[in-house]
Amino acid sequence: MTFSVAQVRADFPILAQEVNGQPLVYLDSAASAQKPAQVIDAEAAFYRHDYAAVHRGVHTLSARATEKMENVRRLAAQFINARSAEELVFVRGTTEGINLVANSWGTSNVRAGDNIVISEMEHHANIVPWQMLCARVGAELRAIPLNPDGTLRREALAGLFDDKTRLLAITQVSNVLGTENPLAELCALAHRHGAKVLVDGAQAVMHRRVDVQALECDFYAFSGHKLYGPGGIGVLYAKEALLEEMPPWQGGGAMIASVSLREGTRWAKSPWRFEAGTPNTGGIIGLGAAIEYVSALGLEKIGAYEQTLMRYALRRLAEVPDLTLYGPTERLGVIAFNLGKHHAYDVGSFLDGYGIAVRTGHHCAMPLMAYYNVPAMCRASLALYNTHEEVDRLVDGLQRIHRLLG
Ligand SMILES: Cc1ncc(COP(=O)(O)O)c(CN[C@@H]2CONC2=O)c1O
Repeated sequence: MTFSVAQVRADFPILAQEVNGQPLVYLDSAASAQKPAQVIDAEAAFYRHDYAAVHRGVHTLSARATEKMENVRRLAAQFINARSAEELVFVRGTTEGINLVANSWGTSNVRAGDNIVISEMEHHANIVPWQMLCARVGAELRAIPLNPDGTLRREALAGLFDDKTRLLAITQVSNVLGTENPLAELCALAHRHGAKVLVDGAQAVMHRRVDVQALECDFYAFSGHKLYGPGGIGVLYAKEALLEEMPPWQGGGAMIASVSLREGTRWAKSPWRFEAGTPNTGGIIGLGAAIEYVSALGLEKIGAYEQTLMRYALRRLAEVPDLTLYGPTERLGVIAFNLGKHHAYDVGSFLDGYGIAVRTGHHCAMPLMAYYNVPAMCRASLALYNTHEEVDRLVDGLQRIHRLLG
């Protein structure tokens, strides 16, 4: 079946509306993607027919809800080609997944004098947890520098890794530049130094098929709300051997095997040891529906369509006078730009007046803004429901602003 953007758009009820008197052009999916009816209906049906507290229930609804939740765990494991569903932990999103690794694996394995390597393009979710860990244990945080086109400076890599490097924490795709990092090379380099690898997959899973076994990464995190799924649900993948050794990071119900005030507490086995409290079961069901939705369309077809749109968008945007584009030619999902000396907030506000939604600001990537010496950027993101006509609306809007403001 060929990819039909018209059929896809019909699946997303929210897109059929006007904003400020113009048809909505939603170019902010990298912040959070819109939801197809298939996801909305799946979560609603769960609450209508199957909802109950999961695990340890003897009544039918609880057993049914538990089975549905664990089916999604299996589905998500297949989606990223994990060896086992027990290598997947449900978290709130990428941020919580990375914090789980920093607080559990990090606290147990990173010591004073060790170092952790990230890159200058990371989202704050893949910077701040490591800063907190390094401050706590007395380790050093190192960052891979960038080239002006937004790619990693490979010649700097050798000087950053040594026998005290415990972890490489790297984004698969930059949420600002769209740069796709050379993960196979980076994983091999980190593993040669005995370091583990955490991949921030927040901006990758919706654009291309992810295979964590082929990547050979040790941890991989992504968020459901960027994959056309609900908010408040995401996935942390971790190699089973690592998960089994990791201590819990939150205490409470569900993560224990037994609790005693005299004999102490025995933990549940992984991954449940890392899922304290009542899970977001509605969100998990919605995540399952989102994975089924993109899988039915085919990530290869989605990626191919988005790449044609990206090439068209970069070509059209080059026609806008005084537009500065950031990032490499080959990129995924996002286009960051500034128009002359105008602040991104002003440009984004004008575009909103034309019915066009883009993200403006530092994009939780302040080190990247500092590298480019700008306070902020505008960012348009392209998803499977965006069209060439919407790119034209963005270009026309920017040209209109340029005529107005100079
Ligand atoms: C690369 C990357 N890592 C981590 C996160 C954090 O994800 P959660 O908020 O789901 O935990 C984001 C969010 N992307 C931000 C959110 O808004 N705009 C962005 O680009 C991201 O793009």
